[in-house]
Amino acid sequence: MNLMTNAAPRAEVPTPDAASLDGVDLEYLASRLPTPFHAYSANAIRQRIAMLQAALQGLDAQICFAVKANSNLAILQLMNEAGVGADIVSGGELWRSLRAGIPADRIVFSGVGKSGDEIAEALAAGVSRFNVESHHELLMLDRIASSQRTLAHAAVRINPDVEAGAHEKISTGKAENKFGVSIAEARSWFSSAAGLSHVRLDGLHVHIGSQILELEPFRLALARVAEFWRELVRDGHTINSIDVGGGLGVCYRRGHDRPIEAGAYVAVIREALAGFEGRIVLEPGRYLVAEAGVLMTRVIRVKQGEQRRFLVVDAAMNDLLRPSLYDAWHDIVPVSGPPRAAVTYDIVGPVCETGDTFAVARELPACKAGDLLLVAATGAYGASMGSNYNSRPLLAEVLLDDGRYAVIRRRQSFEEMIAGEQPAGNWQTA
Ligand SMILES: Cc1ncc(COP(=O)(O)O)c(C=O)c1O
Ligand SMILES: N[C@@H](CCCC[NH3+])C(=O)O
Repeated sequence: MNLMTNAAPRAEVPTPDAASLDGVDLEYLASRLPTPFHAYSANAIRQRIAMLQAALQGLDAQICFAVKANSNLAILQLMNEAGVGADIVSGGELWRSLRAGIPADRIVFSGVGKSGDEIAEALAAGVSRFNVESHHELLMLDRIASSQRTLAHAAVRINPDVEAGAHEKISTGKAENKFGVSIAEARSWFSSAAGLSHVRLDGLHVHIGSQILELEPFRLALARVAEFWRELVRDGHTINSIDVGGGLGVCYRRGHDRPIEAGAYVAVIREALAGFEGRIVLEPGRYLVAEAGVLMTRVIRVKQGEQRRFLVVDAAMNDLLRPSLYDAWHDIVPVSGPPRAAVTYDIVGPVCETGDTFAVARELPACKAGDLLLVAATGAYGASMGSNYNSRPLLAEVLLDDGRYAVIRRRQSFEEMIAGEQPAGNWQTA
């Protein structure tokens, strides 16, 4: 079974069947590591990077991986080896990116809620650019840069009021969203930019949402940004960078989702930004890693309810939140076993929430306790959104590469899970 492609196969990703990934037999892997665990194909990630880099040839472009999609150090190292930088949204992501060896001049800092401490740390580390989302933040950046006697490079994040993304919770470019500022407000920042002593406001940024499967929203948003860039240049401003954000969607449901090809996406960027001679920054997250990852889980038991038949598996919403949070679809397949009749199941985890459901009324070959299942396309926003809910330890993560595997995060122990907690013995008078 082909897990990485849509009905029309796409050349850029490997086409493993459900029995193996990146040359590693998944039954064997699950005999070595207790389920559930996350596994990623290094080659699938490298190929995605290469596809995007090839499409960008001839442009002065820097890919900055959105670290939130998968923040494992080994994945960030892999990005760095391929020349990919980082798009970060917190001090923790800054720390991880630097720890993975990503040079600060390939790091951009996004996010509506950067704290003073985070800005100070990023400036001190030499982060190349701040994607600024409010006037308060701009003034804070100027103040902190001044106190460090350094110059910060800033881009204003435009909210282009464009509808995009697979779910309202992952749409970011509508006027009603918390992200970015209107073009009218951005215009006033540039008019008063001379008042900034330690910030060079010389960039534009836009990010309209995630899991976008159509070109039109990108085209619309970039047209608005490009029009603004031309206006600014006419008014005598210098724009050195345009950050087009992330958002490229992937295939979560074979035969249903039809992702945009990297070439077609970059053609839209080329067209919109024709004549722009500065640096173009891209912040893909999901596109680079989602389809390279799988969540391996075993059936604990089959439970016949009053009205529905449940497949209770050992992974849960704390290991992969997307289905519970966004009603997101992930293909789920048994890894092996003889052909057998299909049965309709609700696939649920052990967490004490009705929402701990991976799939409703899903047809699967009849399963029994102990069967190994694969949840596809979990490389993005899987482990990185993991939690300890129900006191379930964070999962192991494994990197697969040409028939080899390496544990890149071991499963959290119970001791590690409670690290930092202590009995309330040391009361302070307040
Ligand atoms: C500012 C910014 N850049 C990049 C991304 C990455 O998005 P995606 O994983 O959809 O490419 C996000 C998340 O939506 C984001 O908020
Ligand atoms: N976490 C989301 C996407 C949010 C992207 C970050 N702004 C998902 O799993 O689809």
